[in-house]
Amino acid sequence: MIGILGAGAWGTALAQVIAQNGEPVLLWAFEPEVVATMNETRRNPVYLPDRPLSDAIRATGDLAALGGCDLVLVVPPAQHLRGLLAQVPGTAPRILCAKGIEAGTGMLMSEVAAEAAPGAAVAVLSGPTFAHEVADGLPTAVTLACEDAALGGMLAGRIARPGFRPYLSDDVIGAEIGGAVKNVLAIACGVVEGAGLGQNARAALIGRGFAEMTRFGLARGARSETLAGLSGLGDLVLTCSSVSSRNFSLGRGLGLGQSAAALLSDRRTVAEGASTAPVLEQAAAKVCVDMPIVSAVCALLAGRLGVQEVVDRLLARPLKSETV
Ligand SMILES: NC(=O)c1ccc[n+]([C@@H]2O[C@H](COP(=O)([O-])OP(=O)(O)OC[C@H]3O[C@@H](n4cnc5c(N)ncnc54)[C@H](O)[C@@H]3O)[C@@H](O)[C@H]2O)c1
Ligand SMILES: O=P(O)(O)OC[C@H](O)CO
Repeated sequence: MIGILGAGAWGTALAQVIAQNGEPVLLWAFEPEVVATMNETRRNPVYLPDRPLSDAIRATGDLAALGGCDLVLVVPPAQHLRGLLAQVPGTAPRILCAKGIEAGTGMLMSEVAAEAAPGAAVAVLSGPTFAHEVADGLPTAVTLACEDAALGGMLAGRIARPGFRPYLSDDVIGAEIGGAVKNVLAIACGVVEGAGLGQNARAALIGRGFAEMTRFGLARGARSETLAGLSGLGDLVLTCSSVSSRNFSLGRGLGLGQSAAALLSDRRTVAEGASTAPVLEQAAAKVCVDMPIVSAVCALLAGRLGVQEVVDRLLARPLKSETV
């Protein structure tokens, strides 16, 4: 049986994909009412509304029950991953699906997992994946990164479905950095949209944002082809182009002049870029990598600068070579 830790939009959509062929799925939810509603109504109205769930999915509020699964997909918000993972017994492989960097430690999710679940092999699943589209069975391709190629191949076979296609990689760090950094850049693209700065500006942000992602990724040991693949550029393009992205929507609100505090206070869903941005800025400084767009997002989120000031500062930077 496959276990899924986290019944937000993404965990629920993954449960739905995996259960397609009748494979039993045990889906852990944080909120007792979500567990009860999913088991009673076969729906998750809080996080993935309007979609009937497969009968092969059973919800639980008992983290220890995931210890009986031979594979666990780990899909909580990044800041909760350490505490939750530490409560899952056993050493079955874990596929990490959260996209972010841990605040306080600056660790990537695989580094957190190594501490929280020692002895369990890990893989990372990342890529352009709006949960509602995956739940609807629309064609989707992802990166599945695992240092052990044989294990990666076995895991890909367990989760692949006709409309859900994992591509294998052994670059775990590269897959994680793409997914974490694109969330911050999506906030920046949302600001461009909200402030009405135009399509040229958004394309420029995607291009220069990708340069930042590449600089940081290479400094941390990622491979450039991973960053240019599904989990990096692919996800960056998706998330920077649509209000379906929570990060893009957050940025759009900032661009419209709303405060980060107000935008973040009344939401149940997670916009990972907001917590990743400051820790990413620190991590970049540590490896002497310049990430001006990430810093601009940090200044906006913290309320240190307004949108016009941020734009003026970015445009006033010295002219330089385009090469990374
Ligand atoms: N939604 C997507 O399309 C999508 C796609 C790919 C990756 N992801 C990633 O998956 C991860 C989970 O995102 P999501 O979209 O499924 O979440 P979501 O925004 O739909 O739901 C919020 C989640 O946070 C959980 N939560 C809230 N407070 C908590 C607490 N105190 N302790 C533990 N859990 C708590 C809720 O139970 C719920 O599972 C994120 O890292 C996200 O970047 C999301
Ligand atoms: O809604 P977002 O911004 O968290 O993006 C969701 C996924 O990460 C897109 O791949």
